Amino acid sequence: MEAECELGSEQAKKEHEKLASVIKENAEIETLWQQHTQDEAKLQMYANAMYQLATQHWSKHAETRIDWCHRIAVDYFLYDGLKAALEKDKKRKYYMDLRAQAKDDDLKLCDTLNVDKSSDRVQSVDQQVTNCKEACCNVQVVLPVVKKIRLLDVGSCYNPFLGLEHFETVGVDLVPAQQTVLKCDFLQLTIHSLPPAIDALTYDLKNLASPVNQLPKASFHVVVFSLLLEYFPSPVQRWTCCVKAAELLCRNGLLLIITPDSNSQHRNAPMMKSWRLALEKLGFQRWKYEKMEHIHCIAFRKVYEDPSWEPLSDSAVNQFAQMLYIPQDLTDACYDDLPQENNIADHDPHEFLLSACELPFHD
Ligand SMILES: C[S@@+](CC[C@H](N)C(=O)[O-])C[C@H]1O[C@@H](n2cnc3c(N)ncnc32)[C@H](O)[C@@H]1O
Repeated sequence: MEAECELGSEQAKKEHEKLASVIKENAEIETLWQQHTQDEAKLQMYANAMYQLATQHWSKHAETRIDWCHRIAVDYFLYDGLKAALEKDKKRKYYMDLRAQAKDDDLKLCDTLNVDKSSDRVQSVDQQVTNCKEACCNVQVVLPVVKKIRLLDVGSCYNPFLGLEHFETVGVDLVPAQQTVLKCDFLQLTIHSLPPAIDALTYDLKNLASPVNQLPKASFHVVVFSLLLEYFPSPVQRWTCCVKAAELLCRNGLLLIITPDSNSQHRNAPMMKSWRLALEKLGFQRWKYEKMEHIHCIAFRKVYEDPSWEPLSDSAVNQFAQMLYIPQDLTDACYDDLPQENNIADHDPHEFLLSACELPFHD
């Protein structure tokens, strides 16, 4: 099994090297991605290597990324998490209403004193009030009582959430490593609205079959991106995934993101902050964050009903998408450029695929 794993890792590494060198020659990422997704044999090899690593190596941790997602979703939906979040929203709204009231009084005072209302101070209070009112506009909403937490695992590979207590899961992947995972290119997925009479959260997921090309809006409580976003060579692809997650989640639903990082917590803090700001643009609020060994685990709450509340221009999309950067976007280093001691692939497939899954198109 170990040898099979190392062989898979070795093949994956060669493929990444090849792609990295083409990227160095300025090839179009979109074209490369298309070629990549059409190479079934290579993808199947990758899926199998991932499956072996995830089940043989990564499962040795006391709490795995899958356990973390399970714990967070159960705490949030079945214990006090969501209630606490809503109460916090309510307090914030109360506070902001007080501020708004104070601001009205301020303006009245400005009128009396004949102060210029366009002054920076007045404008900044105004802006803050608007921002916070927007953030709090959905505080009254509570999820309908559910029997099971409906979870969509994107880039599922081997359906690790299947059979976990309290969940009704759908695992989708470009190339499933297990039969229970449905084939789906999430980037191409269409999201449709159901007739108003049908509740998306009771829509029958059991009828789904491969390939999954469309799913109803607001039909999941949880969407999981575990080691998925860094698979994509372009930040726009990462942004597209997050937009789709926002559409698929019901209000107050959770987007759980696991992203690899073998550095200490603070080293990539600016990147994590940048991701948080990008997701806020899509109507998410960060709910939980934990740095575990080799990974960041982040839970975002969907606080807006509809992410399309403010249509964005292409240039704005591009600008926000850049906020979902990964370290490999910022470097043009290739395997050959790395110091020998950094080339850990030969020694530890666990370490290697942690970097390999970050780097399908980079160094
Ligand atoms: C690094 S693996 C992570 C597997 C699993 N989620 C885990 O945590 O072990 C990334 C997975 O994302 C899948 N993937 C990549 N692009 C995808 C897409 N556009 N749609 C669906 N799955 C995709 C890959 O096939 C691969 O199985």
